[in-house]
Amino acid sequence: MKRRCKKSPHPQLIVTMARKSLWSKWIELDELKPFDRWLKAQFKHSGNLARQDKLAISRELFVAVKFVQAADYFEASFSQGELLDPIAWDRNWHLSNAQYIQSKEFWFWLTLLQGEEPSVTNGENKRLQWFKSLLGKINSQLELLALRYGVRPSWLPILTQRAIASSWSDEELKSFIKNQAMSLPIYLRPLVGVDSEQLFKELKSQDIKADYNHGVLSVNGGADVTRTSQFALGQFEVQDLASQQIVQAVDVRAGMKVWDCCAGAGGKTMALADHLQNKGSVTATDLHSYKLDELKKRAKRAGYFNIRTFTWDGKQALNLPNDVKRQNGFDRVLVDAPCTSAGTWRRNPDAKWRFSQADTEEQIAIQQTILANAQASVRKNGKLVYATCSWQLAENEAQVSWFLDKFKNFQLDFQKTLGGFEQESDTMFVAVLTRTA
Ligand SMILES: C[S@@+](CC[C@H](N)C(=O)[O-])C[C@H]1O[C@@H](n2cnc3c(N)ncnc32)[C@H](O)[C@@H]1O
Repeated sequence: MKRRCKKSPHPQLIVTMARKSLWSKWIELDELKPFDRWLKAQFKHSGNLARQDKLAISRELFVAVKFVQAADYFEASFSQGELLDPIAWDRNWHLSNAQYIQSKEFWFWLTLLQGEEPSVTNGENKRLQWFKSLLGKINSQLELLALRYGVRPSWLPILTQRAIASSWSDEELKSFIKNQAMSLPIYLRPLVGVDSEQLFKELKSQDIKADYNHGVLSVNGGADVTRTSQFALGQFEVQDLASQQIVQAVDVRAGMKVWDCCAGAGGKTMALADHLQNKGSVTATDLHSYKLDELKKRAKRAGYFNIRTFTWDGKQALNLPNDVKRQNGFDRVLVDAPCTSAGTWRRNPDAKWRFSQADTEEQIAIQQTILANAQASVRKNGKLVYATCSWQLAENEAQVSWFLDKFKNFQLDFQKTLGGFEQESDTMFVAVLTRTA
């Protein structure tokens, strides 16, 4: 009698099954959670997956998050034999609709939409040829182009506002839209005194795909730079380029007293402290004490002993520390405001499916409250720096106009968006205002 042995599934099958099951679970969630954190929590319970498998799954799932609406749209249009009206279709679309698309077709569209030529069976070949025949139309119609690159057509009016305010041409707006589907490099911020070029060479010698261009150090290809000895030695921090540029706009010098009033876990606080070189001080506040706890750990590790932290909810002026009171306020106040984070969709594509008009309005109100209460702590001739990681006019230039109208003792030095279509980074905004009286 033949003995039947029970075979365990092929490792690739385990990965495919895990990917499918995670994807179904995510799109069926009642309330969308930040995808990276959610995925990390899910992986904790999947003991049979190796680290490499988890990396491969998360890469594929991030592509799915980016292009889910486009895949759903093109499959629906293909099934009906014509491109559906993108505006009308988008109006009725919800992320959970994507659970009804057949898995095989879904992953076919994802391969195609991320710019790769899928190997095709007969049925898929029809889809491929149909899609190719429409490329000209997709590239020339803004609504279709937006959908194809993971930007909802309903956001085009606010994107057009941005394009007008920043004097982008039609081609530049298209380029911004296309970029939304592209991954970004990881940027490194070498600490003051570290030779960036030397650091670059050392990273390169470890087979890390590092790049050094006009003094900017970046890494591609998914290497975990926080595992290098250079990171352990405190030679650099990981920080997006636009964030680094915001810190430069704060223009701190050794000896200044600086308030980072929405400090979070301290990305910018650490950079500000680095510029101060332990001369002067940074007061770092945030609504959430757990974020400040992380900041304290980072400050200790980096050896900055001139950072003090406490919670502040933005609802009243700050009770100034005595040394700051003696000089009638801070030299610099950075309001790195809570916002819709629209400018970070390239790194966190799931955030776009949570984006809403109601959220924008809520953030605008919070930003105004924080600005109104933070301005009181700027000393005469000191600077208030307002920053967001959003490209929306309503959260940026419109807020600056509102502020200047209300607080006549401030003048605008400059305001600009960072990133956009011109730079491979998140898109952020910064405005620098001087207190004149
Ligand atoms: C854009 S994030 C700050 C990021 C941080 N500066 C960095 O560079 O890593 C905005 C921060 O504002 C905080 N926040 C939200 N509402 C607030 C409020 N009403 N008062 C003060 N902080 C608030 C959030 O907890 C969040 O950490």
